[in-house]
Amino acid sequence: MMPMVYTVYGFAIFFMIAWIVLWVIHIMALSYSKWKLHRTVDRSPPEQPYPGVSILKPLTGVDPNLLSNLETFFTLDYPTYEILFCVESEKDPAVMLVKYSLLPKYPNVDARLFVGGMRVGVNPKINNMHPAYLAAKYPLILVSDAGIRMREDSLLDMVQHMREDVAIVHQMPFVSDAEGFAAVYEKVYFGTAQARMYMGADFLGINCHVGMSSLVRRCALEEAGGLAAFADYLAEDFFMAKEVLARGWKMRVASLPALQNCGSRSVGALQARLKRWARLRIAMVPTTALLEPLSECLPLGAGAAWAAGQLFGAEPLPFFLVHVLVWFLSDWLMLRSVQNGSPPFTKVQFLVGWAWSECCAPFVLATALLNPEISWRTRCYRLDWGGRAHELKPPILNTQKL
Ligand SMILES: CCCCCCCC/C=C\CCCCCCCC(=O)N[C@@H](CO[C@@H]1OC[C@@H](O)[C@H](O)[C@H]1O)[C@H](O)/C=C/CCCCCCCCCCCCC
Ligand SMILES: O=c1ccn([C@@H]2O[C@H](COP(=O)(O)OP(=O)(O)O)[C@@H](O)[C@H]2O)c(=O)[nH]1
Repeated sequence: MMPMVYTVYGFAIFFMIAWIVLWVIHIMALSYSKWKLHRTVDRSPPEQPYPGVSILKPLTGVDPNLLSNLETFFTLDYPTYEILFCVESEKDPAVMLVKYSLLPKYPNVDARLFVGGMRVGVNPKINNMHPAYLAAKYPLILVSDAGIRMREDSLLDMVQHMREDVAIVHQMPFVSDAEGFAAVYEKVYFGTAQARMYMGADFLGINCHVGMSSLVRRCALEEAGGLAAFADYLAEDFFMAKEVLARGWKMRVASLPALQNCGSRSVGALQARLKRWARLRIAMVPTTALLEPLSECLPLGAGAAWAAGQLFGAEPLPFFLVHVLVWFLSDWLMLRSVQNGSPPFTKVQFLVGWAWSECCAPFVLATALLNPEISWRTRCYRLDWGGRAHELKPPILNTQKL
């Protein structure tokens, strides 16, 4: 009987500790985001001229927002930069868009197109960017995914965080304003659950480098083996930061969050993306499979409510409901901080988006755990523990009758 009692108390204490830790993370992440994000960018002339930046833009296909997103790179308020567009296939419609719409429209901006990529490993984004990386002429490299939109001062903000001892400045993933439920879900997810863990991790010095908009010091990347050294991982961002930090460099989060603005938003596409990312995180750092459910409102609340009943004789249901209510209010404050004001939807829409996001989160994680394969754009992969990826060949259709 005694071992049973100890086991129950052991679990209850575990949930209570996780619950307290999460509330500390809430407070820490909220305070840190208020201090860190949306600072005014210093536009006074610098003592030393700003270094040149080579912007790598890996493109795959065209969506309705691509042209206007890419145009924001031509109007950056930054003295010296080049834009290197990368497209893997010459049949990709992005080639036409860059060649015939963008380059002729901005003849005074230093921009080039690289078609064909270079196979240096499994990661298709690295393969796509590699020729441009080799041709880049400036000491700072900005890797910027296709769906990213820039404010005029975004690059200046990032460069201002690149102090002498810093090798990576990354933008926290967030999204631009858009219409529809998928956009609300996206904004709520990136502005609450992900922002909390991202800000918390950065505050604690945990590697949380997300490579969708990341400025890298080229010499530090070269020290770590160059871009090609990370081509066997799909989460090249995480491993790049790990190697660069291991060499004594520092990493900083920029003050302006990354504005993802993909033109084909849908609930299914966001969930597929979150599943893919969760699989990557689980393969890279397997403890996340245990820690992440504990960082979510509903599973943690259920565990903590049960634990409070066991340890203190509290009523589990009221405990759970108060937990959810306070978490919801704290998430509203977090979203306002990341958005730098009110989000572009009503509080009722926030409630619906938040409830949907929190209810789906455990299922997204569970399906990521149960399905070992990853599909990314046109290809499928399997991951080893540790994060190395293998591409799965598309099934060969057997037309021969047996
Ligand atoms: C008691 C409870 C504790 C809870 C602990 C939770 C653990 C999570 C801690 C930090 C995580 C923050 C990370 C947020 C980013 C998530 C997004 C993501 O997964 N992105 C991956 C994929 O990105 C794309 O990949 C393809 C690339 O080409 C694109 O450009 C990318 O955008 C990305 O690879 C992930 C990077 C960071 C992963 C961090 C994992 C750290 C886990 C540490 C766990 C330690 C727990 C410490 C507890 C405080
Ligand atoms: O086969 C691929 C898949 C992706 N990408 C590029 O990698 C970046 C990130 O892709 P995606 O948005 O699909 O990744 P996510 O942010 O969802 O992880 C984008 O610029 C894509 O154009 C690429 O060049 N080739």
